[in-house]
Amino acid sequence: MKLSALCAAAGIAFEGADTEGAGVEVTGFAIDHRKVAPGTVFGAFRGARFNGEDFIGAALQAGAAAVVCAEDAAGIEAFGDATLLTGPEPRRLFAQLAGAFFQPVPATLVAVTGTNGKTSTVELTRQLWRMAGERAASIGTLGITTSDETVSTGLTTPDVVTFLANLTGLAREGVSHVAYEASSHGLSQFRSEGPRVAAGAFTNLSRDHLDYHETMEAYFDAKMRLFDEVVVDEGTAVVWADDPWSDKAIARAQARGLRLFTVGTKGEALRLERRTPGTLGQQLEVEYEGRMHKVELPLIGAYQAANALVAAGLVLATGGDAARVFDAMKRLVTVRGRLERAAITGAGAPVYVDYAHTPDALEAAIAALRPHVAQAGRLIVVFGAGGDRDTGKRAQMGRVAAEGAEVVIVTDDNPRGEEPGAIRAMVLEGCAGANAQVREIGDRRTAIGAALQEARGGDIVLVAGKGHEQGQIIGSGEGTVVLPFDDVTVSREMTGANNQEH
Ligand SMILES: CC(=O)N[C@H]1[C@@H](OP(=O)(O)OP(=O)(O)OC[C@H]2O[C@@H](n3ccc(=O)[nH]c3=O)[C@H](O)[C@@H]2O)O[C@H](CO)[C@@H](O)[C@@H]1O[C@H](C)C(=O)N[C@@H](C)C(=O)N[C@H](CCC(=O)O)C(=O)O
Ligand SMILES: Nc1ncnc2c1ncn2[C@@H]1O[C@H](COP(=O)(O)OP(=O)(O)OP(=O)(O)O)[C@@H](O)[C@H]1O
Ligand SMILES: N[C@H](CCC[C@H](N)C(=O)O)C(=O)O
Ligand SMILES: [Mg+2]
Repeated sequence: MKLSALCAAAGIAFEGADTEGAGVEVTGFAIDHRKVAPGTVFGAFRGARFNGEDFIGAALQAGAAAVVCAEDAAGIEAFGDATLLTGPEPRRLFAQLAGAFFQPVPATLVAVTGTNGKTSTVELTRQLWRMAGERAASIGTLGITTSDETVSTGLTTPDVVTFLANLTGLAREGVSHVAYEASSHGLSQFRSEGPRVAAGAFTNLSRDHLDYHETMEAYFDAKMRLFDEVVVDEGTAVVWADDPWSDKAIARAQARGLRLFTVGTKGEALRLERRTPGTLGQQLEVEYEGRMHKVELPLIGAYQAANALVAAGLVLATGGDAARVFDAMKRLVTVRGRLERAAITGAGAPVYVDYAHTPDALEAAIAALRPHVAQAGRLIVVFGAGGDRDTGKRAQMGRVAAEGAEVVIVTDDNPRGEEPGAIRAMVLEGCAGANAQVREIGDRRTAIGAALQEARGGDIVLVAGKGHEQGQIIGSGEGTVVLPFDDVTVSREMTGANNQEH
């Protein structure tokens, strides 16, 4: 496609319509100059570690057809002959242009934002669509998931080129429905702009990523770009109504004029009237369009009910049939690493692996398991906190665990560039003063082994923080190593080891 035609398709005014640049055939898009080939449109952005503008010269030398950058990009005068597309928000401009290039895309696209529950909700949405006979995929922390496979991208919301290229790939394979995770980083960096997003969902907001956003208000604002700008004009905002931030999210959706679809005990579109926990699942009674529906959800915990209902909301809001959706909820399967039952110890205690890595998530995971602990039993929690991430959440996680569990073992998560002992000390500070028995065991495998050894019949072990992750990240920059590590596998191995010792 010619550059001028691409600009026209994206609705971008192109000033050099009669110049040589207009006739150039665009072959691809890149945000990393090392991926530029002849005909590529290069996006030069100011980032956290580099200024992409420093690579404009190299990109042009490699044959870039055009460069998208800020009006005052470093050294811009020197590139007078090149085709430069500038604007106040170059990342948005780039996404619009790339959105016109990467075609076709799946017809129905929905996005989920919120501190916790994005991965679960997009995956449950994919499952509901699939059970309704649609070709569906989800994109998020777990990677790109279709009925056949999951391919990892390394980020929750992939970079804009990876995102759009994959959407086109999925559409070519026949996928018509996609649910993706819109992380706050992704939203603030315009990583998923371009295609039409029919509906957006907000799950909840609580402390995380303050290293990047600094204040809760800025963090919320980053998430609300989903309702302010990403969802199409006539689109729907699905909002979990029971969170302290829900009313603010509702107000944002209303200010934009989106159709509102609220879900939860305070929800008006899909109202949760009653939730009855069972041994391996729970029964939900929900009201939708004036009718009551009984749903046997085969997942435990209030938080999983919330995510499943938001997923149902997204499917209903994009034309799903209500009877089919409520029936399909019976057959939802556990999302990898989210309250996943990994093993049962020799003494009969179940071991759950969960991706809780924020105070709110840890509280939700503990609350989910509490009804399943025997009366005289104990909840044993093994967890740590990631390095090079929000430090303020660590003590809060410690407090939540020590207040909610009987035994707490503080261990390492992904230490990254930090000294692991210092991270554990910050978590342990939060544990002080509570009644729980608290121990510190740095090595994660040893810590899991100790928890399994400790557990008696009637107890439950929760291994939190890493969920589906397949490695432990140690070090930073060039010196980073990722040691193979999977909480589920290690729990199984240590169960076997402990059984042999008995
Ligand atoms: C803080 C952050 O979000 N960083 C991401 C972001 O980097 P950035 O825009 O700041 O880029 P930068 O590295 O400073 O470089 C600036 C620009 O120069 C370009 N460049 C750079 C070097 C070079 O030689 N040539 C070149 O062209 C880069 O491609 C980039 O466009 O864009 C990069 C390219 O897509 C990402 O790899 C990088 O993710 C880093 C590795 C990361 O760890 N991100 C995490 C925090 C993240 O995004 N997490 C969220 C949230 C997870 C959650 O919900 O909990 C996620 O969506 O995964
Ligand atoms: N609706 C919810 N309310 C509170 N906590 C939740 C909720 N959903 C999930 N959690 C907790 O958060 C953890 C992560 O869930 P999930 O992966 O679905 O969230 P996420 O938003 O995708 O996280 P990330 O930001 O890492 O991508 C779960 O393992 C659980 O402990
Ligand atoms: N997407 C989240 C994942 C955190 C998972 C936890 N295991 C950690 O390493 O902190 C982040 O990058 O903050
Ligand atoms: Mg996620």
